[in-house]
Amino acid sequence: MSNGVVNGTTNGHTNGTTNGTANGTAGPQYVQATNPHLKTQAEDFLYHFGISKTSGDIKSFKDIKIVCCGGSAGRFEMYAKQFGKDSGIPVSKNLSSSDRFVMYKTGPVLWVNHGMGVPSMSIMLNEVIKLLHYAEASDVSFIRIGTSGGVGVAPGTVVVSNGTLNGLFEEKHTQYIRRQVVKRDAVLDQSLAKELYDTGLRLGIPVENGMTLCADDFYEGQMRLDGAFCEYTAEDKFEFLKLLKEHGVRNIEMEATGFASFTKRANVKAGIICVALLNRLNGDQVTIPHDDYIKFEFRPFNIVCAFIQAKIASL
Ligand SMILES: O=P(O)(O)O[C@@H]1C[C@H](O)[C@@H](CO)O1
Ligand SMILES: O=c1cc[nH]c(=O)[nH]1
Repeated sequence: MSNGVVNGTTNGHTNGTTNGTANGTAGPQYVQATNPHLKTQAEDFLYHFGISKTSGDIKSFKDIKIVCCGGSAGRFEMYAKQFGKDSGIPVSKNLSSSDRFVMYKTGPVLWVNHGMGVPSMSIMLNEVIKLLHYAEASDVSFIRIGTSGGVGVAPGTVVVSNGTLNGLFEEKHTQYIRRQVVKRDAVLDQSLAKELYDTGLRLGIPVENGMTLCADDFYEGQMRLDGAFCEYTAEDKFEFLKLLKEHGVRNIEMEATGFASFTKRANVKAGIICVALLNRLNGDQVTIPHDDYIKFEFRPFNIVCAFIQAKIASL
């Protein structure tokens, strides 16, 4: 076994449910968990949600069409309840019995938090993807609704990602597996991005689209000057931000490449929509007043809600 870089597959072989129909037409697109070992396990306990595959109600997730996720548990409880109120759809209780993540169901929409950074989010995605796979959910879209640092965009602007870059400016997600660096494509669904962007325009919410840099941390990985440690100059920082702009990057967060890669492997559409809390060209500290913060964090949510309501109406 070498210690080199390998290109991982984006879609593995299927496990159980297949996509398409016998006569070759598109058919339902099932959520795929392609791990062949899962076939040999009668039971699967989704530890970070406290949900068991063999529990009687796993099939209650079969109708899920949209999974909305983002870092904060409190924000996602608030979003789920607000969506239930606005759409007149009853909100479930918190379906997660672990304190790691929350999960709420409003009809065909699931609201889940994922914590900060790809390692935390990947646990959520692995378990929610398996949940929806076991439930035989089909034609599912995942949308990450979040916050970010803007690159040349004003605070409060919503950025709809049309692509993701890792710290080497590659459209790849990197994992260490078996002492190897495994790189997988980290691309997003362009039609979903366009629908979200158009919805933002229609609602009159400040919205832009562009690439999103996925950093591995909030401070040095995003070239901030205000972390506990810093071994570069202010000039280096601005050089970096300038380079980001040249690559079409409009915002920086900490999940985008992992989100794009895991969702692709699961055969689901993925979109990322994040409000910019600050313009990094003007500083590093997030100091917006609380009222503005609340107003800003509802902007991407309002766009997603309008998008979902249009989808539900057409179901
Ligand atoms: O959950 P959100 O999108 O607000 O998370 C962003 C990216 C990082 O996880 C976190 C850093 O503050 O904000
Ligand atoms: O600057 C920011 C703001 C929110 N989230 C980030 O990752 N970076």
